[in-house]
Amino acid sequence: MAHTSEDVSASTASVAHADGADDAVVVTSLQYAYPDSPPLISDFTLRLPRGSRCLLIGANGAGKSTLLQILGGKFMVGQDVVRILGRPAFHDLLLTSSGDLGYLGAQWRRDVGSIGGDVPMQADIGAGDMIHRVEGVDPDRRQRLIDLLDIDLSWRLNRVSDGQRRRVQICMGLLKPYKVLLLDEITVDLDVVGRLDLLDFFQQECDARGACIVYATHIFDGLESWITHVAYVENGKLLKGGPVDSISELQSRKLFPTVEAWLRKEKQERLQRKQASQKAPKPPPAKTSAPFMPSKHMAFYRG
Ligand SMILES: Nc1ncnc2c1ncn2[C@@H]1O[C@H](COP(=O)(O)OP(=O)(O)OP(=O)(O)O)[C@@H](O)[C@H]1O
Repeated sequence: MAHTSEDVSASTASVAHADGADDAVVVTSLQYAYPDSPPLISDFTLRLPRGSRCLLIGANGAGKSTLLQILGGKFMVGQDVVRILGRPAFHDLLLTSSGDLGYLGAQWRRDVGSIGGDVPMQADIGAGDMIHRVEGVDPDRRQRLIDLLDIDLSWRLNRVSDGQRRRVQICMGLLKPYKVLLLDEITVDLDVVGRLDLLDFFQQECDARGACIVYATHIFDGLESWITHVAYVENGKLLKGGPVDSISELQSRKLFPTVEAWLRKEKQERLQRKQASQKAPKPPPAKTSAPFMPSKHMAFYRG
């Protein structure tokens, strides 16, 4: 069973912060459907304190990317439904423009350096030019990221490997210090050392600055001791959620076999449902289809 927001907050003591929000992420009874599509996310409640690192787990199509985009303020939901640092994710434009809320995800991967303006990531431009064009960056932080990601500033972005290009893109996405960071499978192209060093960097950011990270990934290497919270989503529902030490299966078994068991059970049940529905007699075709009615949580996309 999913923890309620009360369960989770009771087990994670938070300290008061200057901006008045004790929690980094609070989602309350979120419902969501894409236009012209059936409901995807239903009754989703989750609370993440400052300093937490939450692994967002789920099978393909479970709704992880959608959730991250909602948390990132890209889809319109009610003002009280998704609060980031105590502010409404979609309605408070300052959250993202100030850099307090960062999102490195699918949209970001396809397009451009998110902070670097309108330069395509495959243009004939130097990595150094790209990274240095971002204004208002602490030079020590910039150098630390360049070293951490092992970036050669003379790389031309149209002549590097996918992993090298991704390093430059990640560097640009992290130049400004965020308070909440949403990561959607951004480390797939990185080699083992690059990925582990980046995880270390994130951990330091959470421990030192109280940053909160929500990370959706199918790659679990190095995550066992990295995560503080888990959110396991099946078909848009939170099946298990909260601090790692509140998830009973994770006390007796390691992360990977636990998640494998969850997903295998889910797949088995999905197959059984499919077989049962194939055997069931088909209902007569409907005479008319219901008109499309937008709900109050329906999507309005901010790219
Ligand atoms: N723009 C869209 N319009 C309608 N349906 C969508 C849209 N984007 C995603 N979906 C549907 O929403 C469901 C959840 O997709 P989502 O990308 O959030 O899943 P995911 O858990 O991130 O999957 P994966 O692990 O494969 O990345 C899928 O069934 C998908 O087809």
